[in-house]
Amino acid sequence: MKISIFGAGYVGAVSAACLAQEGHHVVAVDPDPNKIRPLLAGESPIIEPGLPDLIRAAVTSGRLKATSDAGAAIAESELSLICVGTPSRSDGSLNTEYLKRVSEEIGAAIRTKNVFHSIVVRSTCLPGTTDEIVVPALEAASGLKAGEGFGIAYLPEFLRESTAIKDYYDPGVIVFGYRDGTTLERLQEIHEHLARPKFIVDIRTAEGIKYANNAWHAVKISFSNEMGNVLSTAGIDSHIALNILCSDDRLNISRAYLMPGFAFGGSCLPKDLRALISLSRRQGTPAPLLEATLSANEAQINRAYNMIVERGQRRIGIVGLSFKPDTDDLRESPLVELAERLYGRGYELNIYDPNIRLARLTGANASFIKARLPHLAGLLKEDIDTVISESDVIVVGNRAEMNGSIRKVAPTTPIIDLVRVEGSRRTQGNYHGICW
Ligand SMILES: NC(=O)C1=CN([C@@H]2O[C@H](COP(=O)(O)OP(=O)(O)OC[C@H]3O[C@@H](n4cnc5c(N)ncnc54)[C@H](O)[C@@H]3O)[C@@H](O)[C@H]2O)C=CC1
Ligand SMILES: O=C(O)[C@H]1O[C@H](OP(=O)(O)OP(=O)(O)OC[C@H]2O[C@@H](n3ccc(=O)[nH]c3=O)[C@H](O)[C@@H]2O)[C@H](O)[C@@H](O)[C@@H]1O
Repeated sequence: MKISIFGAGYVGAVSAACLAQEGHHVVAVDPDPNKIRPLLAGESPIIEPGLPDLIRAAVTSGRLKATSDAGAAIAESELSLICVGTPSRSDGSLNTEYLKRVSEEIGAAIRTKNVFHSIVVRSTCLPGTTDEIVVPALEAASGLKAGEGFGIAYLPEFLRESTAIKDYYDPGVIVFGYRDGTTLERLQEIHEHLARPKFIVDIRTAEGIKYANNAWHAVKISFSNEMGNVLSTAGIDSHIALNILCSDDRLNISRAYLMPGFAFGGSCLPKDLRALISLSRRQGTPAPLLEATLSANEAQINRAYNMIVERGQRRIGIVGLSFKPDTDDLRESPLVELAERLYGRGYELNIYDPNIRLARLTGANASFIKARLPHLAGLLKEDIDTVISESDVIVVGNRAEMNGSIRKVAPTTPIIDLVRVEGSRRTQGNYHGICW
């Protein structure tokens, strides 16, 4: 199939590469030259395991192209996926301006097209957004009617950064939010080979499922962190306790998102919770559990901060800065928040993250750091050994990186472990786990 993908960020770039790998002809569209330039050169615009190889192969085969020209991309495709950002507004509500703009651009481009074009929203958006924002913008710009002159669908994306390619092939569930038969058939064809449960629902339901999914992850994390804090202070290893909880087959719960640790972050869980809370307030359907999930998350950052401050030492080494290992995504990283608080209080920081090394950063991320975190840029070290040797306390936020290096930390240097590193000296006096 000929597919255009609007938005070549974390979701768009992965979808583009995987669809091209599957044999589809894909064109990625993005106004940001930091996304298009690497794609044109056969390189990945983001750090994501396995993605560089897929993109190189797809571009070399001629099945993946990139452009900032929406009209040209629509002309050479029959189905478009919308993968633009849907960030929070300052009041926590959903910002749909990118969705509206891209819908206007696609609408203008399909106006003169003779072939039935399908438009599929993948961006996370609140129930009703496709009907109330996307469809009216497409109809106004195209002069066509949804379901008759063009196709429309909502296809929630469930990938997790750092395992995005694996998740593309094993998404847990596949949900088609459907309105017209042609678009549904096209989506079924694209997903035919994926052996996961497939559900056909209306668009509004599909939009809602995505929020339920992310809210569930967040609730599980805040629950397990809170249990961890309470149990560990009572002298209990909370990982052992929660592992046994998960072994109770009458409860039938998975261990995913249930091991106590640090706060959740990233570009989705916090902003999707905020959007859901803003919907609940607007509708007059209170959601105190969701609100508490966010406060509990904030409390976990406070807990880490207080543990560091109570040490009394001033040179703090932080291992890990992105919101989870194996990604360069710094959006809403709780480690960034922690580092900023310490920096604001005059602590001397040394930070290492294998994916956030200024010398190797891609254009998009270098710009993000310069624009949003210029004060942290100068604190980033190129190797972990410098952080270990130049700090009085080590704060571990990235398990993968610390696993190999934990033994290099002098036995007298305190370790504040936010993620429970394997092989750590949990029994030693200088080791402080956040909640186990
Ligand atoms: N990052 C993730 O792991 C996941 C994200 N999502 C959702 O997918 C959506 C996209 O997320 P990300 O990929 O993380 O965002 P992102 O910020 O990495 O990428 C969005 C891209 O859209 C581009 N864009 C903006 N306006 C455009 C236009 N008019 N035409 C073409 N491109 C345009 C931007 O330049 C940017 O490169 C969001 O709604 C998010 O909630 C869903 C599942 C997973
Ligand atoms: O809508 C989205 O954008 C995506 O949001 C999350 O994916 P992502 O944010 O990429 O990564 P996760 O692995 O879910 O991690 C989110 C946060 O939870 C934390 N986490 C994750 C897992 C866990 O067991 N414990 C835990 O604290 C991570 O450290 C991170 O801060 C969801 O897991 C995806 O299903 C969803 O598609």
